[in-house]
Amino acid sequence: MSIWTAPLADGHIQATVDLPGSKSITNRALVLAALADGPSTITGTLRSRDTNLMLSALTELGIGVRVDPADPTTVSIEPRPLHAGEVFCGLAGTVMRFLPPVAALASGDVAFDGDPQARQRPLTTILDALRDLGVGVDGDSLPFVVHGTGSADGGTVTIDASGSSQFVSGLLLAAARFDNGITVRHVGAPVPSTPHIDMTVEMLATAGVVVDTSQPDTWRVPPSVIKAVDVAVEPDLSNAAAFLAAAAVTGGEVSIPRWPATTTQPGAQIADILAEMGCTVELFDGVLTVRGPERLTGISRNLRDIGELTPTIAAVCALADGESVLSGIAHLRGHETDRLSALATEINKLGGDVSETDDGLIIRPAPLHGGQWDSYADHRMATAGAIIGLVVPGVTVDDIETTSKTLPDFPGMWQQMVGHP
Ligand SMILES: O=C(O)C1=C[C@@H](OP(=O)(O)O)[C@@H](O)[C@H](O)C1
Ligand SMILES: C=C(OP(=O)(O)O)C(=O)O
Repeated sequence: MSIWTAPLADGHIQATVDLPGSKSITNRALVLAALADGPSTITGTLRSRDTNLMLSALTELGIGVRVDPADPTTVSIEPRPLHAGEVFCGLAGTVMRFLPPVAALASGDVAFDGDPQARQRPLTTILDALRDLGVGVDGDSLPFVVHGTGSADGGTVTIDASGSSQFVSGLLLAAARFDNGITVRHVGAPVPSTPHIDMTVEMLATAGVVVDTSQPDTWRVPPSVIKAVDVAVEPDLSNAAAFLAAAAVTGGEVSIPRWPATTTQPGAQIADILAEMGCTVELFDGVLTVRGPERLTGISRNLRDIGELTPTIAAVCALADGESVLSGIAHLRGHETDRLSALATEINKLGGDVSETDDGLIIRPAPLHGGQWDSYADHRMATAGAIIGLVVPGVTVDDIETTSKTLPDFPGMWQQMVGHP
Protein backbone atom coordinates (compact mmCIF):
# COMPACT_ATOMS: atom_id res chain seq x y z
CA MET A 1 0.00 0.00 0.00
CA SER A 2 1.69 3.18 -1.10
CA ILE A 3 1.37 6.79 0.01
CA TRP A 4 0.46 8.98 -2.95
CA THR A 5 1.20 12.69 -3.04
CA ALA A 6 -1.91 14.32 -4.46
CA PRO A 7 -0.96 16.52 -7.43
CA LEU A 8 -1.44 20.23 -6.68
CA ALA A 9 -3.05 22.21 -9.49
CA ASP A 10 -0.82 25.17 -10.33
CA GLY A 11 -3.68 27.17 -11.76
CA HIS A 12 -7.05 26.57 -13.33
CA ILE A 13 -7.35 23.00 -14.60
CA GLN A 14 -8.24 22.71 -18.29
CA ALA A 15 -8.91 19.15 -19.40
CA THR A 16 -11.07 16.74 -21.33
CA VAL A 17 -11.46 13.39 -19.61
CA ASP A 18 -12.91 10.33 -21.32
CA LEU A 19 -14.28 7.95 -18.68
CA PRO A 20 -14.51 4.15 -18.99
CA GLY A 21 -17.85 2.35 -18.60
CA SER A 22 -20.25 2.53 -15.69
CA LYS A 23 -19.77 -0.01 -12.92
CA SER A 24 -23.49 -0.21 -12.21
CA ILE A 25 -24.51 -0.71 -15.85
CA THR A 26 -21.66 -3.18 -16.50
CA ASN A 27 -22.49 -5.46 -13.59
CA ARG A 28 -26.22 -5.42 -14.36
CA ALA A 29 -25.52 -6.17 -18.04
CA LEU A 30 -23.26 -9.08 -17.08
CA VAL A 31 -25.84 -10.65 -14.74
CA LEU A 32 -28.65 -10.26 -17.27
CA ALA A 33 -26.47 -11.68 -20.06
CA ALA A 34 -25.61 -14.69 -17.89
CA LEU A 35 -29.31 -15.43 -17.26
CA ALA A 36 -30.44 -14.72 -20.84
CA ASP A 37 -31.82 -17.06 -23.50
CA GLY A 38 -28.74 -16.84 -25.73
CA PRO A 39 -25.29 -15.32 -26.18
CA SER A 40 -24.72 -11.57 -26.22
CA THR A 41 -21.90 -9.05 -26.39
CA ILE A 42 -21.31 -6.09 -24.10
CA THR A 43 -19.24 -3.19 -25.41
CA GLY A 44 -17.69 -0.43 -23.32
CA THR A 45 -17.56 -2.89 -20.41
CA LEU A 46 -15.84 -1.38 -17.38
CA ARG A 47 -12.75 -3.45 -16.58
CA SER A 48 -12.04 -2.65 -12.94
CA ARG A 49 -11.88 -4.67 -9.75
CA ASP A 50 -15.68 -4.79 -9.18
CA THR A 51 -16.49 -5.82 -12.74
CA ASN A 52 -13.58 -8.26 -13.02
CA LEU A 53 -14.88 -9.90 -9.83
CA MET A 54 -18.28 -10.23 -11.48
CA LEU A 55 -16.71 -11.79 -14.60
CA SER A 56 -14.70 -14.24 -12.46
CA ALA A 57 -17.75 -15.17 -10.41
CA LEU A 58 -19.88 -15.87 -13.48
CA THR A 59 -17.06 -17.94 -15.00
CA GLU A 60 -16.77 -19.86 -11.73
CA LEU A 61 -20.49 -20.68 -11.85
CA GLY A 62 -20.21 -22.06 -15.38
CA ILE A 63 -21.06 -19.10 -17.63
CA GLY A 64 -19.00 -18.74 -20.83
CA VAL A 65 -17.03 -15.49 -20.84
CA ARG A 66 -14.90 -14.38 -23.78
CA VAL A 67 -12.92 -11.15 -23.69
CA ASP A 68 -11.97 -9.73 -27.10
CA PRO A 69 -8.16 -9.93 -27.18
CA ALA A 70 -8.05 -6.74 -29.28
CA ASP A 71 -10.34 -4.79 -26.91
CA PRO A 72 -10.80 -5.96 -23.31
CA THR A 73 -13.91 -3.78 -22.99
CA THR A 74 -15.76 -6.01 -25.47
CA VAL A 75 -16.99 -9.05 -23.58
CA SER A 76 -19.14 -11.86 -24.96
CA ILE A 77 -21.27 -13.89 -22.59
CA GLU A 78 -22.65 -17.33 -23.28
CA PRO A 79 -25.25 -18.50 -20.77
CA ARG A 80 -24.75 -22.10 -19.63
CA PRO A 81 -26.28 -24.11 -16.77
CA LEU A 82 -25.14 -22.66 -13.44
CA HIS A 83 -23.30 -25.02 -11.11
CA ALA A 84 -21.73 -25.02 -7.65
CA GLY A 85 -18.73 -22.82 -7.00
CA GLU A 86 -17.01 -20.19 -4.87
CA VAL A 87 -17.71 -16.51 -5.40
CA PHE A 88 -15.26 -13.90 -4.18
CA CYS A 89 -17.00 -10.54 -3.81
CA GLY A 90 -14.04 -8.32 -2.88
CA LEU A 91 -15.79 -5.23 -1.53
CA ALA A 92 -18.28 -5.00 -4.40
CA GLY A 93 -21.87 -4.39 -3.30
CA THR A 94 -23.06 -5.31 -6.78
CA VAL A 95 -21.42 -8.74 -6.56
CA MET A 96 -22.47 -9.56 -2.98
CA ARG A 97 -26.10 -8.38 -3.56
CA PHE A 98 -26.71 -9.33 -7.22
CA LEU A 99 -25.31 -12.87 -7.21
CA PRO A 100 -27.04 -14.64 -4.27
CA PRO A 101 -30.38 -14.78 -6.18
CA VAL A 102 -28.43 -16.07 -9.22
CA ALA A 103 -26.79 -18.70 -7.00
CA ALA A 104 -30.26 -19.88 -5.98
CA LEU A 105 -30.65 -21.07 -9.59
CA ALA A 106 -27.37 -23.04 -9.59
CA SER A 107 -27.35 -26.81 -9.24
CA GLY A 108 -25.24 -26.95 -6.08
CA ASP A 109 -23.78 -24.96 -3.18
CA VAL A 110 -22.35 -21.53 -3.93
CA ALA A 111 -20.00 -20.25 -1.21
CA PHE A 112 -19.54 -16.47 -0.99
CA ASP A 113 -16.71 -14.57 0.68
CA GLY A 114 -15.01 -11.20 0.28
CA ASP A 115 -12.58 -8.65 1.69
CA PRO A 116 -12.38 -8.34 5.49
CA GLN A 117 -14.28 -5.01 5.28
CA ALA A 118 -16.98 -6.66 3.14
CA ARG A 119 -17.94 -8.79 6.14
CA GLN A 120 -19.30 -5.61 7.75
CA ARG A 121 -21.58 -4.68 4.83
CA PRO A 122 -25.32 -5.33 5.32
CA LEU A 123 -26.59 -8.51 3.61
CA THR A 124 -29.13 -10.05 6.01
CA THR A 125 -32.05 -8.37 4.20
CA ILE A 126 -31.43 -10.11 0.89
CA LEU A 127 -30.38 -13.43 2.45
CA ASP A 128 -33.57 -13.47 4.58
CA ALA A 129 -35.56 -12.59 1.45
CA LEU A 130 -34.12 -15.62 -0.34
CA ARG A 131 -34.95 -17.82 2.66
CA ASP A 132 -38.53 -16.45 2.56
CA LEU A 133 -38.65 -17.37 -1.14
CA GLY A 134 -37.75 -20.98 -0.35
CA VAL A 135 -33.98 -20.90 -0.96
CA GLY A 136 -31.58 -22.56 1.49
CA VAL A 137 -28.99 -20.04 2.77
CA ASP A 138 -26.49 -20.47 5.62
CA GLY A 139 -25.29 -17.20 7.13
CA ASP A 140 -26.35 -13.58 7.49
CA SER A 141 -23.29 -11.79 6.16
CA LEU A 142 -20.11 -12.74 4.33
CA PRO A 143 -19.04 -15.53 4.35
CA PHE A 144 -22.30 -17.36 3.55
CA VAL A 145 -23.52 -20.28 1.41
CA VAL A 146 -26.50 -20.43 -0.95
CA HIS A 147 -27.75 -23.99 -1.49
CA GLY A 148 -28.78 -23.90 -5.13
CA THR A 149 -31.02 -26.69 -6.44
CA GLY A 150 -31.21 -25.65 -10.09
CA SER A 151 -34.51 -23.81 -9.67
CA ALA A 152 -36.33 -21.74 -7.06
CA ASP A 153 -40.03 -21.09 -6.31
CA GLY A 154 -40.03 -17.34 -5.83
CA GLY A 155 -43.24 -15.56 -4.86
CA THR A 156 -43.88 -12.46 -2.78
CA VAL A 157 -41.42 -11.16 -0.22
CA THR A 158 -41.51 -8.15 2.10
CA ILE A 159 -38.20 -6.53 2.94
CA ASP A 160 -36.83 -3.38 4.55
CA ALA A 161 -34.57 -2.01 1.83
CA SER A 162 -33.76 1.26 3.61
CA GLY A 163 -30.16 0.02 4.02
CA SER A 164 -29.48 -0.40 0.29
CA SER A 165 -31.29 -0.25 -3.03
CA GLN A 166 -29.14 -3.19 -4.09
CA PHE A 167 -31.36 -5.55 -2.06
CA VAL A 168 -34.21 -4.69 -4.45
CA SER A 169 -32.07 -4.65 -7.61
CA GLY A 170 -30.48 -8.01 -6.74
CA LEU A 171 -33.86 -9.71 -6.35
CA LEU A 172 -35.30 -8.10 -9.51
CA LEU A 173 -32.38 -9.00 -11.80
CA ALA A 174 -32.87 -12.77 -11.37
CA ALA A 175 -36.61 -12.70 -10.57
CA ALA A 176 -37.89 -13.65 -14.03
CA ARG A 177 -35.98 -16.94 -13.78
CA PHE A 178 -37.72 -17.96 -10.53
CA ASP A 179 -40.65 -20.37 -11.11
CA ASN A 180 -43.27 -17.87 -9.91
CA GLY A 181 -41.28 -14.72 -10.54
CA ILE A 182 -40.71 -12.43 -7.55
CA THR A 183 -42.75 -9.60 -6.07
CA VAL A 184 -40.70 -7.38 -3.74
CA ARG A 185 -42.53 -5.17 -1.24
CA HIS A 186 -40.54 -2.62 0.72
CA VAL A 187 -41.68 -1.60 4.21
CA GLY A 188 -39.59 0.80 6.28
CA ALA A 189 -37.74 4.11 5.97
CA PRO A 190 -37.37 5.33 2.36
CA VAL A 191 -35.27 3.24 -0.02
CA PRO A 192 -32.04 5.05 -0.98
CA SER A 193 -30.52 5.33 -4.46
CA THR A 194 -33.84 4.84 -6.27
CA PRO A 195 -32.30 5.86 -9.63
CA HIS A 196 -30.29 2.64 -9.35
CA ILE A 197 -33.57 0.69 -9.07
CA ASP A 198 -34.85 2.60 -12.13
CA MET A 199 -31.65 1.49 -13.90
CA THR A 200 -32.44 -2.14 -13.01
CA VAL A 201 -36.04 -1.83 -14.21
CA GLU A 202 -34.97 -0.12 -17.44
CA MET A 203 -32.30 -2.71 -18.24
CA LEU A 204 -34.76 -5.53 -17.51
CA ALA A 205 -37.25 -3.90 -19.89
CA THR A 206 -34.57 -3.83 -22.60
CA ALA A 207 -34.17 -7.57 -22.00
CA GLY A 208 -37.94 -8.08 -22.42
CA VAL A 209 -38.79 -8.34 -18.71
CA VAL A 210 -41.52 -5.89 -17.72
CA VAL A 211 -41.47 -4.95 -14.04
CA ASP A 212 -44.83 -3.82 -12.65
CA THR A 213 -44.14 -0.71 -10.56
CA SER A 214 -47.74 0.51 -10.38
CA GLN A 215 -47.89 0.14 -6.58
CA PRO A 216 -45.60 2.33 -4.45
CA ASP A 217 -42.57 0.52 -2.99
CA THR A 218 -43.58 -2.67 -4.81
CA TRP A 219 -41.89 -4.31 -7.79
CA ARG A 220 -43.54 -7.32 -9.47
CA VAL A 221 -41.62 -9.46 -11.94
CA PRO A 222 -43.55 -12.30 -13.61
CA PRO A 223 -41.71 -15.45 -14.64
CA SER A 224 -40.41 -14.96 -18.17
CA VAL A 225 -37.48 -15.37 -20.50
CA ILE A 226 -34.66 -12.85 -20.19
CA LYS A 227 -33.82 -11.98 -23.79
CA ALA A 228 -30.19 -11.77 -24.85
CA VAL A 229 -29.38 -8.20 -25.87
CA ASP A 230 -26.13 -6.54 -26.87
CA VAL A 231 -25.48 -3.65 -24.48
CA ALA A 232 -23.27 -0.60 -25.02
CA VAL A 233 -22.24 0.64 -21.58
CA GLU A 234 -22.37 4.41 -20.88
CA PRO A 235 -19.36 6.14 -19.31
CA ASP A 236 -19.32 6.04 -15.50
CA LEU A 237 -20.84 9.34 -14.39
CA SER A 238 -20.16 8.80 -10.69
CA ASN A 239 -16.47 8.64 -11.49
CA ALA A 240 -16.87 11.58 -13.89
CA ALA A 241 -18.11 13.55 -10.89
CA ALA A 242 -14.65 13.57 -9.28
CA PHE A 243 -13.08 15.03 -12.43
CA LEU A 244 -15.83 17.66 -12.76
CA ALA A 245 -15.25 18.53 -9.10
CA ALA A 246 -11.65 19.32 -10.07
CA ALA A 247 -12.94 22.12 -12.33
CA ALA A 248 -15.17 23.35 -9.51
CA VAL A 249 -12.44 23.64 -6.89
CA THR A 250 -9.71 25.08 -9.15
CA GLY A 251 -11.89 27.57 -11.06
CA GLY A 252 -10.94 25.57 -14.14
CA GLU A 253 -12.78 23.81 -16.93
CA VAL A 254 -13.29 20.05 -17.35
CA SER A 255 -15.20 18.42 -20.20
CA ILE A 256 -16.53 14.86 -20.31
CA PRO A 257 -17.30 13.49 -23.78
CA ARG A 258 -19.99 10.86 -24.45
CA TRP A 259 -22.25 12.34 -21.72
CA PRO A 260 -25.57 10.50 -22.23
CA ALA A 261 -28.55 12.65 -23.26
CA THR A 262 -30.76 10.67 -20.89
CA THR A 263 -29.61 8.23 -18.24
CA THR A 264 -30.63 6.48 -15.06
CA GLN A 265 -27.12 6.94 -13.63
CA PRO A 266 -27.46 9.08 -10.51
CA GLY A 267 -23.98 10.44 -11.22
CA ALA A 268 -25.56 12.74 -13.84
CA GLN A 269 -26.96 14.80 -10.98
CA ILE A 270 -23.48 16.13 -10.17
CA ALA A 271 -24.14 18.73 -12.89
CA ASP A 272 -27.05 20.30 -10.92
CA ILE A 273 -25.16 20.20 -7.68
CA LEU A 274 -22.08 21.91 -9.03
CA ALA A 275 -24.31 24.48 -10.75
CA GLU A 276 -25.99 25.20 -7.41
CA MET A 277 -22.56 25.69 -5.87
CA GLY A 278 -21.73 28.36 -8.45
CA CYS A 279 -20.28 26.47 -11.43
CA THR A 280 -21.31 27.00 -15.03
CA VAL A 281 -22.50 23.78 -16.64
CA GLU A 282 -23.02 23.26 -20.34
CA LEU A 283 -24.06 20.17 -22.32
CA PHE A 284 -23.28 20.60 -26.00
CA ASP A 285 -22.99 17.90 -28.64
CA GLY A 286 -22.75 15.14 -26.04
CA VAL A 287 -19.93 16.88 -24.12
CA LEU A 288 -20.60 18.07 -20.57
CA THR A 289 -18.40 20.97 -19.50
CA VAL A 290 -18.14 22.38 -15.99
CA ARG A 291 -16.41 25.72 -15.32
CA GLY A 292 -15.55 26.54 -11.72
CA PRO A 293 -16.36 29.91 -10.13
CA GLU A 294 -14.09 32.27 -8.17
CA ARG A 295 -15.86 31.21 -4.96
CA LEU A 296 -18.00 28.14 -4.32
CA THR A 297 -21.12 28.46 -2.19
CA GLY A 298 -22.30 25.82 0.26
CA ILE A 299 -25.42 23.73 -0.36
CA SER A 300 -28.20 22.18 1.66
CA ARG A 301 -29.28 18.94 0.03
CA ASN A 302 -30.91 15.62 0.68
CA LEU A 303 -28.61 13.15 -1.11
CA ARG A 304 -30.65 9.98 -0.50
CA ASP A 305 -31.03 9.30 -4.22
CA ILE A 306 -27.40 9.96 -5.07
CA GLY A 307 -25.55 8.73 -1.99
CA GLU A 308 -22.57 7.41 -3.91
CA LEU A 309 -21.70 11.01 -4.90
CA THR A 310 -21.38 12.09 -1.26
CA PRO A 311 -17.57 11.77 -0.88
CA THR A 312 -17.08 13.91 -4.01
CA ILE A 313 -19.68 16.47 -2.96
CA ALA A 314 -18.33 16.63 0.59
CA ALA A 315 -14.80 17.32 -0.70
CA VAL A 316 -16.11 20.25 -2.78
CA CYS A 317 -18.19 21.50 0.18
CA ALA A 318 -15.10 21.46 2.39
CA LEU A 319 -13.58 24.02 -0.02
CA ALA A 320 -16.71 26.21 -0.32
CA ASP A 321 -17.28 29.58 1.30
CA GLY A 322 -20.54 28.77 3.11
CA GLU A 323 -21.94 26.01 5.31
CA SER A 324 -23.27 22.83 3.66
CA VAL A 325 -25.84 20.47 5.13
CA LEU A 326 -25.93 17.03 3.50
CA SER A 327 -28.79 14.76 4.65
CA GLY A 328 -30.71 11.57 3.81
CA ILE A 329 -27.58 9.43 3.73
CA ALA A 330 -27.58 7.32 6.91
CA HIS A 331 -27.15 4.26 4.65
CA LEU A 332 -23.64 5.43 3.77
CA ARG A 333 -22.53 3.90 7.07
CA GLY A 334 -22.92 0.53 5.28
CA HIS A 335 -20.99 1.47 2.15
CA GLU A 336 -17.34 0.48 1.55
CA THR A 337 -16.68 2.05 4.96
CA ASP A 338 -18.78 4.24 7.27
CA ARG A 339 -18.46 7.16 4.86
CA LEU A 340 -20.03 9.73 7.21
CA SER A 341 -17.49 9.01 9.90
CA ALA A 342 -14.59 8.69 7.44
CA LEU A 343 -15.35 11.99 5.70
CA ALA A 344 -15.75 13.89 8.99
CA THR A 345 -12.53 12.39 10.38
CA GLU A 346 -10.39 13.02 7.31
CA ILE A 347 -11.61 16.56 6.53
CA ASN A 348 -11.21 17.51 10.20
CA LYS A 349 -7.66 16.07 10.24
CA LEU A 350 -6.79 18.66 7.57
CA GLY A 351 -8.20 21.49 9.72
CA GLY A 352 -11.82 21.26 8.55
CA ASP A 353 -14.98 21.78 10.57
CA VAL A 354 -17.32 18.85 9.88
CA SER A 355 -19.90 17.29 12.18
CA GLU A 356 -21.79 14.09 11.66
CA THR A 357 -25.54 14.05 12.10
CA ASP A 358 -27.71 10.92 12.30
CA ASP A 359 -28.25 10.95 8.56
CA GLY A 360 -25.57 13.18 7.11
CA LEU A 361 -22.88 15.81 7.52
CA ILE A 362 -22.64 19.51 8.32
CA ILE A 363 -19.58 20.99 6.65
CA ARG A 364 -18.53 24.50 7.69
CA PRO A 365 -15.85 26.58 5.96
CA ALA A 366 -12.40 26.34 7.55
CA PRO A 367 -8.86 26.86 6.21
CA LEU A 368 -7.42 23.45 5.33
CA HIS A 369 -3.78 22.39 5.60
CA GLY A 370 -1.76 19.47 4.26
CA GLY A 371 -1.62 16.05 5.90
CA GLN A 372 -2.34 12.39 5.40
CA TRP A 373 -5.78 11.48 4.05
CA ASP A 374 -6.76 7.87 4.82
CA SER A 375 -8.84 5.94 2.28
CA TYR A 376 -10.33 3.14 4.44
CA ALA A 377 -10.14 0.83 1.36
CA ASP A 378 -12.83 3.09 -0.16
CA HIS A 379 -12.28 4.23 -3.75
CA ARG A 380 -14.45 7.31 -3.33
CA MET A 381 -12.68 8.34 -0.10
CA ALA A 382 -9.40 8.16 -2.04
CA THR A 383 -10.71 10.36 -4.86
CA ALA A 384 -12.18 12.82 -2.34
CA GLY A 385 -8.68 13.24 -0.88
CA ALA A 386 -7.32 13.85 -4.39
CA ILE A 387 -9.89 16.63 -4.96
CA ILE A 388 -8.90 18.47 -1.78
CA GLY A 389 -5.21 17.89 -2.61
CA LEU A 390 -5.62 19.86 -5.86
CA VAL A 391 -5.81 23.12 -3.91
CA VAL A 392 -4.42 22.29 -0.46
CA PRO A 393 -0.64 21.80 -0.60
CA GLY A 394 0.85 18.71 1.04
CA VAL A 395 -2.07 16.27 0.97
CA THR A 396 -1.02 12.62 0.74
CA VAL A 397 -3.49 9.79 0.18
CA ASP A 398 -2.89 6.28 1.45
CA ASP A 399 -3.87 3.26 -0.66
CA ILE A 400 -4.64 5.19 -3.84
CA GLU A 401 -4.72 1.75 -5.54
CA THR A 402 -8.12 1.24 -3.95
CA THR A 403 -9.52 3.46 -6.75
CA SER A 404 -9.16 0.44 -9.04
CA LYS A 405 -12.45 -0.79 -7.53
CA THR A 406 -14.23 1.19 -10.24
CA LEU A 407 -11.49 2.90 -12.30
CA PRO A 408 -8.51 0.97 -13.68
CA ASP A 409 -6.05 3.94 -13.68
CA PHE A 410 -7.27 6.78 -11.52
CA PRO A 411 -3.78 8.11 -10.60
CA GLY A 412 -2.70 8.25 -14.28
CA MET A 413 -5.95 9.91 -15.38
CA TRP A 414 -5.78 12.42 -12.53
CA GLN A 415 -2.16 13.30 -13.26
CA GLN A 416 -2.97 13.77 -16.92
CA MET A 417 -5.88 16.04 -16.01
CA VAL A 418 -3.72 18.17 -13.73
CA GLY A 419 -1.32 18.42 -16.63
CA HIS A 420 2.19 18.30 -15.20
CA PRO A 421 4.29 15.17 -14.60
O1 LIG B 1 -27.01 -0.81 -7.74
C1 LIG B 1 -25.97 -0.18 -7.89
O2 LIG B 1 -25.24 -0.29 -8.89
C2 LIG B 1 -25.58 0.74 -6.81
C3 LIG B 1 -26.51 1.16 -5.89
C4 LIG B 1 -26.19 2.12 -4.80
O3 LIG B 1 -26.11 1.35 -3.61
P1 LIG B 1 -26.88 1.76 -2.24
O4 LIG B 1 -28.34 1.75 -2.51
O5 LIG B 1 -26.44 0.72 -1.27
O6 LIG B 1 -26.40 3.15 -1.90
C5 LIG B 1 -24.88 2.85 -5.04
O7 LIG B 1 -24.50 3.58 -3.91
C6 LIG B 1 -23.80 1.87 -5.46
O8 LIG B 1 -22.60 2.56 -5.69
C7 LIG B 1 -24.17 1.20 -6.77
C1 LIG C 1 -21.35 2.27 -2.70
C2 LIG C 1 -20.56 1.96 -3.73
O1 LIG C 1 -20.27 0.72 -4.19
P1 LIG C 1 -20.94 -0.73 -4.05
O2 LIG C 1 -21.42 -1.07 -5.41
O3 LIG C 1 -19.80 -1.61 -3.60
O4 LIG C 1 -22.05 -0.61 -3.02
C3 LIG C 1 -19.88 3.02 -4.51
O5 LIG C 1 -19.31 2.70 -5.57
O6 LIG C 1 -19.89 4.21 -4.11
